[in-house]
Amino acid sequence: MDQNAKKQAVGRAALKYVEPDTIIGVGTGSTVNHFIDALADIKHTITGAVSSSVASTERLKALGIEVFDLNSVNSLSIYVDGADEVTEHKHMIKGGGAALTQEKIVSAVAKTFVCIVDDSKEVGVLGDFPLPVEVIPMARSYVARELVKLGGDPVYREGVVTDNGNVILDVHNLSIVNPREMEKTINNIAGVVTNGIFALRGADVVLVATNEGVVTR
Ligand SMILES: O=C[C@H](O)[C@H](O)[C@H](O)COP(=O)(O)O
Repeated sequence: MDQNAKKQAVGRAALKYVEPDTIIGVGTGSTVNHFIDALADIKHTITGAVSSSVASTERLKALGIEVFDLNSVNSLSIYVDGADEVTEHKHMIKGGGAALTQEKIVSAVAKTFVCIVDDSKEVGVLGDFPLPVEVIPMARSYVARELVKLGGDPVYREGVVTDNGNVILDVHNLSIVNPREMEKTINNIAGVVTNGIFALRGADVVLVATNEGVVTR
């Protein structure tokens, strides 16, 4: 099975976590796009969605799914999103598509985080995928110097402006042996909006598409 077919399979598999008459949180990326497309089949059973990006909002609306402002919603039953890396502890690196901050906010509101990936995303230790860090533009050089002190090699993602008007530094060669501590340490640097480690609030369920079908971790 090729990677796109795996993404499609795992996107559809997440439908079983969607409860009727609820508002669901929706992430961003190529895997979630398959979930959104599958969601269209059951759109009349849900109240609507809260989205984590302009791109996902547009896709949801195009399929006739109502998109709510997070400030008008008290709780979300589930949040469904992909990841760039995920461990057996359900810790993740996210933000390859620059949507990490809104993803972290929307997922924080949800009772259950359902992570959907193909098996290429499973890793023993986080960090082979360069860690995305969203930064206030004026702080870019300062934050980069601080990230070097942590042992990383930050690279400015040229030409990318996030949905929040900020920039992204992708941190290579970072040894993330303790994801929860690293998540806190990087978030404490002045000028960092958030970083792409999702460990303080990891996933609750990880669905992985393999050649043998979708398995639940
Ligand atoms: O900012 C983007 C998100 O964190 C995505 O969920 C992540 O990059 C995975 O995307 P994809 O499903 O396209 O591999």
